[in-house]
Amino acid sequence: MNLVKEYVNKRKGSYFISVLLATVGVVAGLFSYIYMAKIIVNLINGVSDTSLYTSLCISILITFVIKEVAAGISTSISHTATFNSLGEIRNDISKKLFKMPLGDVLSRSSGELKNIIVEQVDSMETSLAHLVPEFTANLVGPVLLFIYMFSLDWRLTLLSLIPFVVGMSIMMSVMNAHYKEMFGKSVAIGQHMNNSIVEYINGIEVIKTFNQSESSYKKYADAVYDNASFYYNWMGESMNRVAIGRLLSPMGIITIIPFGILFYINGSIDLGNLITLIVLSFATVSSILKIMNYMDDMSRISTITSEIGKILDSRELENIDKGEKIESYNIELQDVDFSYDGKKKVIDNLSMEIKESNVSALVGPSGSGKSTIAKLIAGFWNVDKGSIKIGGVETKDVSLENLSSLISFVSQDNFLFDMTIKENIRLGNKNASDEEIIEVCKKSACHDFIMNLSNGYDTRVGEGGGHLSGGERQRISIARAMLKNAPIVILDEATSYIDPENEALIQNALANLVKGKTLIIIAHRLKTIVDADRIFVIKDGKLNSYGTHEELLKSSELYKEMYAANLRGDENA
Ligand SMILES: Nc1ncnc2c1ncn2[C@@H]1O[C@H](COP(=O)(O)OP(=O)(O)OP(=O)(O)O)[C@@H](O)[C@H]1O
Repeated sequence: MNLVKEYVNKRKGSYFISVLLATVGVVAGLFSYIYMAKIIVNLINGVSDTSLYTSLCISILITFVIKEVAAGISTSISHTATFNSLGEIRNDISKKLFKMPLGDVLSRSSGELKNIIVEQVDSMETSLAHLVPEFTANLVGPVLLFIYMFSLDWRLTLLSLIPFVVGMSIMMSVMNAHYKEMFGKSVAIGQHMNNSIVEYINGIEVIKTFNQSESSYKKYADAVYDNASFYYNWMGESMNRVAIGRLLSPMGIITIIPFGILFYINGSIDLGNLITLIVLSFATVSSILKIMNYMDDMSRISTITSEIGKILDSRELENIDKGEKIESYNIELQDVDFSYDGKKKVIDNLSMEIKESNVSALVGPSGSGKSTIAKLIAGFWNVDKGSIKIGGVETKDVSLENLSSLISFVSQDNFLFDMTIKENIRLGNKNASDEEIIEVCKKSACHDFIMNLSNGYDTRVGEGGGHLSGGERQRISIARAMLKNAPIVILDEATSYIDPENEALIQNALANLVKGKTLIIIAHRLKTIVDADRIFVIKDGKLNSYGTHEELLKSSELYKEMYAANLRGDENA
């Protein structure tokens, strides 16, 4: 709940007005009961003053109008404030994801994150918008009423509180028992169900290809069944007590009437006060019921916020707000260790120097750690040991923004957003003109295929760029990187999907992209990197050897084998 308080506090003013208006509404509502009691008492006493009844009726009408208007305005203010608070929570989660090490984000499934950011946050809206003003108002209202009732007859007032105390204790026994634990489980089961459907939809192609629809559907259906049966058992276990608690709590009336009659008979209370107390104890019923609903909401919100809190409090990359500036682009890795899971070293005591304005290539068997090295240089993760320096400055001392402005990272699966082609390319440089976009598209051999699309540059690419072929997506990514015009370019298998027809065009485009820049290429097809100034051969996360192509053919068995295998592959192709 601390997290909620933090966000609610930022909109103290709005919530204060909302609480104030809600309290005015509740108190006005209670006044209508006091006027009603007055009418009944006067009628019983045989008063026939019509102007008195008229003014009491008008008072009831006025209190009714005040109640509705104040409640309406209060709710709309708190909804607006809550929408803004939840918007801010979502924004903060998104910003946090950007600051977290990439691995920590990826270790959570997309279904889990979507569930927290969209569904869980959304499910708090109505409860939170009503909770803040109405819980307070419905607490303050009855308290004021009980004080008034106490002044009329303290004995009956205390007696009327007995069912409330008993009912609440029964309810609390359900809440306290293991509500938090059970709600936590319900979130986990809900997330598992979400993940199953996301996986089922994302994997539908593979499922169909391998004719696995029955077993994959079963996995999803089981998750749905588990979710339903969990709620069924949970509700079955607690509903009886909740129902008894809800029934008893507002039943002050069952103690006030018999004891009231007793007190009236022995002459210790007059009829007017007795009737007023009976009517007023009715008035507390709806407030008490509302408070009970909010108690349920409070436990739910507290569990959701603890989930959100875990994300917001998780570790961040070290270089978030660092202010060092990079002026030159020599890249040095010194004794670097890195592991994704904290156990298996993927990079092991690696030292290497990538010279400024040179073309450097990383080669090595699959899984040897080439992409990991590139991602460490780009600052996606912090190293576990050792250092990475660019231009003599440790990358962890440079802000992420600054670092990412210096590096263009083009990989084989660069993500495209479900926006137009133009918007996707403009991510490289938000100030680029349409002409500049067309220019880079011509250079990266995109222009012709884009012009053949139904809406040209304004064609939407679909989720993840799904409406385009792998090669088309890759060329768009290259265009986007060209537009960024960063001094360091990392190409991680960047041309792997490109067909031979376009390869020459793309190679030219890449030559344009990287002219005079510090270039790091990761390639499986070694013939594309034979001209590199320096080739680093990586094996098991260690530097096996380095040199030019000619030097390595002489000095590195591994490189020689890989090159020979590549040549054989090309001949067989
Ligand atoms: N996000 C990740 N989480 C956990 N392990 C990972 C992750 N990414 C890569 N790995 C593991 O780290 C090791 C190095 O992977 P990396 O992708 O750097 O190798 P690579 O040399 O680029 O491979 P390839 O040539 O096949 O692309 C592999 O064992 C891989 O399984």
